Amino acid sequence: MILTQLPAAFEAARPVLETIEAAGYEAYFVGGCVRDTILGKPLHDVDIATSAFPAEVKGLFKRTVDTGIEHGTVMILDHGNGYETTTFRTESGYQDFRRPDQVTFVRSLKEDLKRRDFTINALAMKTTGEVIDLFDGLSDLKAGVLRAVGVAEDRFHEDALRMMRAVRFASQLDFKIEPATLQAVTDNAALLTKIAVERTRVEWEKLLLGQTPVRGLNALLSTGLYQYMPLMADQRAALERLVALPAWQLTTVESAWTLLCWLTQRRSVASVRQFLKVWKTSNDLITHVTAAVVALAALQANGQLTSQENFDTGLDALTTANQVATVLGFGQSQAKLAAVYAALPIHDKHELAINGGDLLKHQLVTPGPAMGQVLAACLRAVITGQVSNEPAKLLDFARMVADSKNN
Ligand SMILES: Nc1ccn([C@@H]2O[C@H](COP(=O)(O)OP(=O)(O)OP(=O)(O)O)[C@@H](O)[C@H]2O)c(=O)n1
Ligand SMILES: [Mg+2]
Repeated sequence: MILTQLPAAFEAARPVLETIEAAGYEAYFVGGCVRDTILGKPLHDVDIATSAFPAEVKGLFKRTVDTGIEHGTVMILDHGNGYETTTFRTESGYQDFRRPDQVTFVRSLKEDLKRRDFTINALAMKTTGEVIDLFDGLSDLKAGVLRAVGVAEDRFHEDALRMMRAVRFASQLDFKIEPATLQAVTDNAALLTKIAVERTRVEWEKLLLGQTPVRGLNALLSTGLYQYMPLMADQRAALERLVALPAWQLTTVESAWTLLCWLTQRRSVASVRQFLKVWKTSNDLITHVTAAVVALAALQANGQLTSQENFDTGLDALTTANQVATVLGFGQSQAKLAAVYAALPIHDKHELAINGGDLLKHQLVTPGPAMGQVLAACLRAVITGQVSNEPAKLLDFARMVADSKNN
């Protein structure tokens, strides 16, 4: 197969490969970028593999960065772009089921491709657009099949994360996992516990955001792989509920985690937090998802949020909650929700027309906890429309609250 129309990213990288070739070495585009180009999907990174050893690569270019020199990866900087270039290599001894004990640089493309995970990821392409297909990746790509290169179990022993990659690609590409590869996932599922949570999380998020998540979820269920994902061992029923929902698609990681928390019955701030902490998500994501889950409960119970709930949730988490509510069958018009939110008198507590200093100046409170309580009451009154957000009105209201506290 020769690809005639190459995406811009390849054209930009072409001189880099040509420089390597001109020095007498081989250089190819490899892996996901070749797969995605043939599938007509957008590219996010261009990987290059070469017969040149790292020191040889570095000798050919003015500017390089040793991004992973011990594995043979050098980043070549060219016209404002960076290209990860990895020397053909074989690997041996995978005692920890994560990474090789030893990497050996070789001059043979075939040796390099045969230790890759799936046939569709073991394609290489020359600068001419000619695709090198040594493991029948093209026919699998055409048929929509995920098949391990060689003996599946060996590939999963080299890197157990590849089992998560299998279910992730099934969802992302809408591919079937062929029986021997699926069986090897079943047989080796427990090895997933050797993998860092962060790596598993990335694949899990990609699965949930894929075009046919149900394919990936069904593979997780049928192989039992889900049992070895953090806090998922007892969640078969939740995953089955996800599979049973009418066809759904999510667009953000926040929505994915919100949906997951909801279906695993994690509805309180504490339980959502505990779940996401184990999955090692960022604090920003935890804040977002806890707010979205609370809002989701309000949407389900009342079909709408009170002013106070809208204010507490914020528009981003509200949008997430509504995306998930839509998947669950009780979504609202996003335009209407956004309009109601926009109509709130204020959207941030710093917009309150008075502050603690004003309360002190007018001798309504003395410094201490009372100040915070009076301000909180003012904020609530403004959000719910009880008092308008003007200094004079708020000071009157604050006086009333302070007096009632003193009596
Ligand atoms: N556990 C892994 C990870 C990667 N690879 C190989 O390295 C390539 C690039 O890896 P990566 O960028 O992580 O994955 P992609 O397949 O490119 O997928 P994505 O679209 O997510 O980048 C893969 O295509 C595959 O050939 C592998 O064999 N085993
Ligand atoms: Mg990639």
